[in-house]
Amino acid sequence: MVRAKLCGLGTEADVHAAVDAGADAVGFVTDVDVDTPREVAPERAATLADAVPPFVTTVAVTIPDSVAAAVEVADRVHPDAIQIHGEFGPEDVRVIRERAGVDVIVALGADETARASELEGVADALLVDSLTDEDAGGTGETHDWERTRELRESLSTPLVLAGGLTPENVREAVETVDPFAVDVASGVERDDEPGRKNHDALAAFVREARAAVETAPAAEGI
Ligand SMILES: O=C(O)c1ccccc1NCC(=O)[C@H](O)[C@H](O)COP(=O)(O)O
Repeated sequence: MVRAKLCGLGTEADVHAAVDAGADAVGFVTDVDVDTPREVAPERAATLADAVPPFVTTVAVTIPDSVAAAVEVADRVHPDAIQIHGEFGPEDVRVIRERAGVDVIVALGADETARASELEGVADALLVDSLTDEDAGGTGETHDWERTRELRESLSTPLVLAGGLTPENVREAVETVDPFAVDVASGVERDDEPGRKNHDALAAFVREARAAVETAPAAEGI
């Protein structure tokens, strides 16, 4: 069953709606040096994350300018996992994971297949996204899902598919890529208030993702 991360939450109401929609993970964008309607201060992210019930993974999403900055975000937000954007290598990820004591998800551009291989077995998950030149997400742009499926087939590290997903296209995306999880931010937002989530769209996204016909054979023996 594909998992769903609902990202860029900024209010208690949106957090509750994401949990009610069945999110497996919720993301809080914080300490990013780009213009986005989804950013919240680390302390706000910590308050929102603290409101999330058990069995829903909290993710601090950030563009740190150093390993130390990544660890600091984790120390301030207290998430279950941190999602880092930027040019971090395997040793950086190891150090962040050890010092922060949280899972580390590395965001990669859809064309960064070499980096994916380097991070194989080091990152806890690889989030393959349509990123900007500043390594930012939230673009609302899709990428070549066939290529990402090929990447997923080459990896044992869980692959999270992101970039331009919506309730309307997520089923096709899951059936094409067969990712460990899908992730969405702008594709489930209100038209009249960027950054605020459309609660019906949150529920539809999770429902459509889970309705996808799974292509991978069920794990044997468990
Ligand atoms: O969402 C943002 O505005 C953002 C800004 C800077 C760094 C990361 C950001 N989002 C990261 C995410 O995990 C998004 O959910 C992902 O990029 C997908 O976004 P979208 O294409 O809008 O669904």
